[in-house]
Amino acid sequence: MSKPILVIKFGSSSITHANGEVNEQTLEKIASQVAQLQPNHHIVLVSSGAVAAGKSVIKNYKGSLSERKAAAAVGNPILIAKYNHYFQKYGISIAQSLCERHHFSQRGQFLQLKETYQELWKNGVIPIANENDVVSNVELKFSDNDELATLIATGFGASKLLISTSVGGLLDSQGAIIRQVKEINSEVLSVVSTDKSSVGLGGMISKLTFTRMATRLGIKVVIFGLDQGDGIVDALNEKIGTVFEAQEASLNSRQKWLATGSLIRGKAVLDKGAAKAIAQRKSLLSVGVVEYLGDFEKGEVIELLDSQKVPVAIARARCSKAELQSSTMSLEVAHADDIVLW
Ligand SMILES: Nc1ncnc2c1ncn2[C@@H]1O[C@H](COP(=O)(O)OP(=O)(O)O)[C@@H](O)[C@H]1O
Ligand SMILES: N[C@@H](CCC(=O)OP(=O)(O)O)C(=O)O
Repeated sequence: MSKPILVIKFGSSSITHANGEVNEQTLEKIASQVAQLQPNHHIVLVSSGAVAAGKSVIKNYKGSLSERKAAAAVGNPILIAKYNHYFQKYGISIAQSLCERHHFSQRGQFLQLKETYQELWKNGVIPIANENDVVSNVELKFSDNDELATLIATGFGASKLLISTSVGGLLDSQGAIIRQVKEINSEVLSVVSTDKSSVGLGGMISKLTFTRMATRLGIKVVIFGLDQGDGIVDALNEKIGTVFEAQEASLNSRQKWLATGSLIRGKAVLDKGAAKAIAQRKSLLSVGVVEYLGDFEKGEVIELLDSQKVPVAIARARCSKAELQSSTMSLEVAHADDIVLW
């Protein structure tokens, strides 16, 4: 039987010091714990930290997009060399995998990535993924590596996604770690503020956004602190951090790809009747659309918003925005099979 797939994400604030230097003690800990888990798992590490590791070389660094891209180009080899150093101690080779959005939005490209990882695992090598910041512009960027880790975990059908945080887990209003979350609802979201660490991009809001996506697609997620107990090993055994239970997912792999890997081009705001219809698994007709936002062509992926502009689904458009707006008849905006509800 093939081994379960485990995706583990490390944020910048978890693996670098405040001045951006890589925290070598943490990397040593990661290598020793991952080495314990490797015999029984196919592991993918998703590591941030390239920008933090390279920014001291960029003069008067202020964090603009071009400075971040340059810092990442400098920091990537520094970071990966450190990982290599610590994993070599355990006789494990690591590989670098720099990802861009189209590697996920184009299914053919994703299948290439999958084949490469499978070859690496066959050879006992652990892939370390990061966003390819060097060429990522604003439109194409992942929102952060929490998203990249989620796309990898769902695309590979991981048994668990572990996300490290500098604060040990999801904290309640008293600052205590919430040990278990059955469903990420508004009550859970209400304990999260927009605070984030000085080097991280996403903070806890982003972690919860993508944790919600992963759990809805059937993957259990643990948000944990590397400095607690045996960090990764304890998180896998659900002894530390916050455990987010997986929901029952009945999506096929194409629908999962629609829900996660696609590049959203435009949006459609629905009236109440249309929102109800798609909730009952019916196709979406243009008569129920109040407004289109952004531009999209036939076959592209759009987000469906309810009348309060809250995202309720993702869908593949049957017609372009231009066709939909110019037609005097009600057209099918998206077929029921191409709509994935949130
Ligand atoms: N309820 C909450 N529980 C935990 N962290 C929270 C909460 N609300 C806001 N935060 C903030 O989210 C951040 C956690 O993300 P962190 O691990 O630092 O980021 P990254 O992985 O992006 O480097 C912290 O700065 C923390 O203060
Ligand atoms: N790709 C960037 C990090 C982006 C990011 O998601 O950061 P974080 O919020 O710390 O996980 C880097 O390597 O610096």
